[in-house]
Amino acid sequence: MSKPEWLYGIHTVSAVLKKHPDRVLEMKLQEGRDDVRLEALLKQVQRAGVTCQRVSKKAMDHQFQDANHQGVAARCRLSQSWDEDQLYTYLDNKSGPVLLLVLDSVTDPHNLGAVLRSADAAGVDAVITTRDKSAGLSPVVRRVAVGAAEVVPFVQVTNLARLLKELQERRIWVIGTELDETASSLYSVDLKDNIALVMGAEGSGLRRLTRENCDQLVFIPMQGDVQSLNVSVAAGVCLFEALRQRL
Ligand SMILES: C[S@@+](CC[C@H](N)C(=O)[O-])C[C@H]1O[C@@H](n2cnc3c(N)ncnc32)[C@H](O)[C@@H]1O
Repeated sequence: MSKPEWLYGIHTVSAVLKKHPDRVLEMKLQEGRDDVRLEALLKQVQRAGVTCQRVSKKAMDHQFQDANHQGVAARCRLSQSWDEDQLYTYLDNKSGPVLLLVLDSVTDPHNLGAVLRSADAAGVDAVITTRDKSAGLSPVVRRVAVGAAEVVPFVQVTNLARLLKELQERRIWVIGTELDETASSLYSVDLKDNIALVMGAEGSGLRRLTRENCDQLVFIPMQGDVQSLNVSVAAGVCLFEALRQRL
């Protein structure tokens, strides 16, 4: 666990309280705010037994300058990324179909934050990326992810090709996403069983070795003139198609 830091905003604080109340050390709630979401949060705080201080708007604004704190802040031990072994332990103990999202060298923190947010919403088991030449869990990523970075397991691996092989040995079907002639339409593929969806980098897409280690390639049918979707948008489309099939 890292040094505790203040997180703020209703969704962010609520997500941590719900999934990891043990990580929340103390809270601040703005007094006099008539907001049903804050009342619901207060109940969560009380259930979790976390010390909560009521403070003025002025004090909140002073402490969390320039931040849209929405009247709530929590001092938390932040999540840390997992290594390969932690992922394999998780997978070996997981019952039910696995849904993994693999990012092949996605570097933009806004994209990673948006991907984590969608991944949480779609019930992804873990988001996996490369340790080098990829965005990690920075303050920008945590802010854009509005709490999802604290609750979705984030795995950093040294060798993505080896990771994909390990997933295949665990009977996880590895699906690369790419606009390629050999790819199948996303909407014609069965996404209900154990799968890992692999997304490429913003500029260059999937690396050759990553592509070669995929069991299958899929594309998202598009109309119009642009060549491709933003990677976080493409990840959202693929994840929610998987979720649709699983519901
Ligand atoms: C901005 S795109 C990369 C474009 C890059 N020029 C290429 O050749 O792939 C980033 C990633 O989003 C995903 N993506 C974007 N549009 C897609 C589509 N229509 N079908 C499948 N994947 C797509 C792919 O994983 C791609 O690698």
